[in-house]
Amino acid sequence: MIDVSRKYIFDFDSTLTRVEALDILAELTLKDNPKKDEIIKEIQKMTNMGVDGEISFTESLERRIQLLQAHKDDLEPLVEELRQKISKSIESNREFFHTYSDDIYVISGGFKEFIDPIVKEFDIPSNKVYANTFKFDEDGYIIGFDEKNVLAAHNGKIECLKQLNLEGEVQVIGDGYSDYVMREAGIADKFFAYTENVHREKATSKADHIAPNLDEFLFVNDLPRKISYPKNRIKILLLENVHQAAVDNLSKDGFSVELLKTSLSEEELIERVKGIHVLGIRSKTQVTQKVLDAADKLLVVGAFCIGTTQIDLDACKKKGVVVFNAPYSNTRSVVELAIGEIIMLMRSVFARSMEIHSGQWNKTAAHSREVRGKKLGIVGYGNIGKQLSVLAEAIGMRVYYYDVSDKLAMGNAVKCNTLEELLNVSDVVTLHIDDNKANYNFIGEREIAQMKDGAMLINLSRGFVVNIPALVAALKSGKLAGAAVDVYPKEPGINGEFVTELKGLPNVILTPHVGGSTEEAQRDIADFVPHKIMDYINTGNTVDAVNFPNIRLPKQEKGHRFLHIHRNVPGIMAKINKVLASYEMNVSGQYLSTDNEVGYVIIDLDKKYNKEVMKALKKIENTIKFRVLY
Ligand SMILES: NC(=O)c1ccc[n+]([C@@H]2O[C@H](COP(=O)([O-])OP(=O)(O)OC[C@H]3O[C@@H](n4cnc5c(N)ncnc54)[C@H](O)[C@@H]3O)[C@@H](O)[C@H]2O)c1
Ligand SMILES: O=C(O)CC[C@@H](O)C(=O)O
Repeated sequence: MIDVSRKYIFDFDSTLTRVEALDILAELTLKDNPKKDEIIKEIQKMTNMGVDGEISFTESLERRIQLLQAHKDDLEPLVEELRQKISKSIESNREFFHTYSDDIYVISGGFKEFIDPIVKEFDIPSNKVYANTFKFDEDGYIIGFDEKNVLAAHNGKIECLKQLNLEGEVQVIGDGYSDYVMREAGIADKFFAYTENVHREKATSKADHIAPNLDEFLFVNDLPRKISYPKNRIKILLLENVHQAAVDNLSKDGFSVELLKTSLSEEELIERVKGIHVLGIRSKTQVTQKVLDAADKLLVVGAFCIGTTQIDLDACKKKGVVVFNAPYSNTRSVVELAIGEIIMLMRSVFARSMEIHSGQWNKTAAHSREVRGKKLGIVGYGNIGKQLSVLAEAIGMRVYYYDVSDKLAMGNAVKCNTLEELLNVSDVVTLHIDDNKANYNFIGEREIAQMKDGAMLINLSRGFVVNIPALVAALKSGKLAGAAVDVYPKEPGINGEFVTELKGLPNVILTPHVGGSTEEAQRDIADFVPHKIMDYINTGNTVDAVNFPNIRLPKQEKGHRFLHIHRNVPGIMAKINKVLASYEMNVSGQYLSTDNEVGYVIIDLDKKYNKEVMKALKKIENTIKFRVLY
């Protein structure tokens, strides 16, 4: 906590509020004016030029007031609007304003008529608000401002602060160059460029510190705050060109996000993962033990896909790193591709297309069959398998399925008790088993021999599931009449060179692992995974985590939350509770979830706590990670 006497000078427009009040006033007064948009643009231009010091502030004010055509009666609705537009992190840290009200001042080029009623609610009385005042005519129209007020003059904030003659360290928090000038003039000790609502290069380039929100300002000053660690300090690295919406979702919540188009090799990732709190990947990036060893800050890995075998889930768990994926977002996309490929293979469409591309008109019905009435064998009757089953029946196919787990048949699908039974009967076999390593070479020479002569094989699951030389041999010998392959034992990075023995074979459709690559799926994943990540970071919830005990709890509005991840050894909860008791903690809720290896406990407290307790909790033997949320 601070031991120096400090005074905090806040700007109003675009700092305490998300907006410029005069812009909002213009929206109100000009709502029926046909030239409204034009005039508002002009007002905004004047505001920016004044804030950035490109024209004198007095001139900017004069021009805006002329354009506004406002009346006294417009001020009440304006205040009402501004109440709804308090900056997010200012709103959530009201406590700071109440506690430090003696040390807080507002110095603004705006107007007391609308600033006073807003900041009063933050315990800043009118006598601590230094701002301009309007001049009205007899009919109540705003015709100007008090020119004698120092704040109406260019760089008036300097003079205003000088006259205040404050003692102690003076810190200025504002979005504009007109706030910085107090620091430049040497009467403020620090200038925090406040960028929660607007980023002004002229201010940020001069700032002692950039504060993307009030949490950051409070953190840097070690002042009490709503969240213990500002979100802008949480670094997120997204790889493999995940959808831009993921970046937008996470940035909007205040995190610092970087997006790379490609995957990274193990060595590259080891370098880049240092200091990263959240890593987002797709199927290509390998999150290995070595990567995790280098990940000094990692809290979460988000797989922006279904598969998670590219991640060492166990090592993540041991390190207290929670992994989320998107188990359903691309299901439909894979199913639609499978349906398309079944039809294309049965009709030899690719062969006909290749011929005509090379100028050959081969109008033939040979090797071209309808799918209606044909038998489709679905191996792996999970999310994809089941949905495919429904769609395939809808186009008249007879569906057979095989799964290692007992699965309920959809529609009229027929369950096979063995893989062999399914292979024996199917005209088309399509693989949708999961990506566990036990499925390595699941379909090889023996299984292909069990398939009908002239059958087709589709693999949209994982590359290692099919033995490629065996498939190539079967296609060359005519045992199989066609195949569609989307996944390969070894896949290159984006635009990387790729060679496969399947290349050039007739009636073979090859695609570069795009089963789940549709705009719809990627957009959906970009919502699903970030929301899981944000939920974990913001509240501690682990629902749907792939490798972690699940807890779902609502956010506590008043109180504090501790998260403790530990090895699940006997007696550890007793130790945690002993520490809590020894610090006389007021525990309002405690929720524990465990699996064989780790325990995850969320502790809610409804009173202030002694910060020493955090050190004591971290020190408990077998603690993996400890975090305070708020
Ligand atoms: N090509 C792509 O772009 C793409 C897109 C999405 C998913 N996938 C892959 O598709 C596969 C299926 O996805 P899902 O969402 O349906 O998964 P899922 O977990 O819902 O279903 C997989 C099913 O396979 C069964 N299974 C596992 N091993 C088996 C075996 N040896 N024999 C029989 N059944 C077995 C499981 O019991 C489960 O029911 C996964 O491997 C996934 O990675 C690929
Ligand atoms: O889009 C990807 O990178 C992977 C798609 C798919 O294999 C998955 O696991 O969801």
